Amino acid sequence: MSAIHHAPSAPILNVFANADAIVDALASFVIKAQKDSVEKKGRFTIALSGGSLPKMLRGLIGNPAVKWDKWHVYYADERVVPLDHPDSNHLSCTTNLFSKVPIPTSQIHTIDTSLLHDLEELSDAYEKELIREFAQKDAARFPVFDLILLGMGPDGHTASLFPGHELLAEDDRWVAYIEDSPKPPPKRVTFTFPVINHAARVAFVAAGAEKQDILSTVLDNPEAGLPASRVKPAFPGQLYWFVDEAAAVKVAFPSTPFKL
Ligand SMILES: O=C1O[C@H](COP(=O)(O)O)[C@@H](O)[C@H](O)[C@H]1O
Repeated sequence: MSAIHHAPSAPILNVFANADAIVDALASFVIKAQKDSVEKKGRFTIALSGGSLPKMLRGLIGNPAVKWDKWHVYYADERVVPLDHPDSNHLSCTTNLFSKVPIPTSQIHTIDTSLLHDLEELSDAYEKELIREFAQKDAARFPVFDLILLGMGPDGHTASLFPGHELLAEDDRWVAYIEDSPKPPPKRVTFTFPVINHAARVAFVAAGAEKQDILSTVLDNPEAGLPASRVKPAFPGQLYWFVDEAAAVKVAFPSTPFKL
C-alpha cells in the first residue's frame, strides 16, 4: 500500500498591535506547547534563536504555568564565540530569560566551547548532543522538536541559514557550520532545514517596521526561495508567525485571529 503524503499546512499568521501584545500571546503559545508535550511525553524539547527573540520571551518569566524542570533547551543557531561573549545567542537567552527563571542549567544544551577552534568538530558535537536527546540518528532520521522559535533577519535569513548560501541545500546533516556568514560574526553553527522542518511546531517572531519589506516577500512571494520561506514543517507540523502591525503593513497573506 503506498504511503499518503500530505503537503505542509499553510502558515498561520497572527498579527498583534505591538511587540508587547506579541510577548503575551507568545508566552501563552509556548506554555500550551509545553503542556501538550509534557502531557504526552513528560518533557518539552524547544530550540531558541538569538537576535531579537530572547527579549520577546519575557512573558514566561514568573509565570507559574511554566514547568521549567521539564524544559530541554537547544539553540537553532549559535555564534562560534565563548558563551560569555556579547555575540553569543546563549548569553542573550541567559541574560533575558534563563537568569530569571528556575530552569536546571543541565537542561540547557550549549555548544562545546572547547571545540571553538574546529567548526567541523564543534558542529558534529552539537549534532551528537541532539542525537542523545532524540535517539539514534538511524532510528530517527531527523529529530522532532516540540517547538522551534525562529527570528528572521532583514535579508530573509533564519537561524544561520542565509540567502544564496550552499547550506540551504543541506539535506543530511542535523547541524552544520558556516564560516562566511554575511552578518557578523562570520563563524556559526546552525540547525539545517530538515531539522527545522521536522519540528511539531515552528514559530517565527518578527516585529518592527524594518521587517515589513522582507515579511511581505517571504509570505507573499515564497517562490523567491528566501531562507525564511523555506521553513515548511512537514505534516503534521505547523508553522506560525507572530508579528506586529508595523511588520505586517505590506503583507497580503491572510492573517488569523490568535487562538490557542
Ligand atoms: O544572526 C541572527 O539573526 C537572526 C535574526 O535576528 P533578528 O535580530 O533580526 O531577530 C536570529 O534569529 C539568529 O538566531 C541570529 O543568530
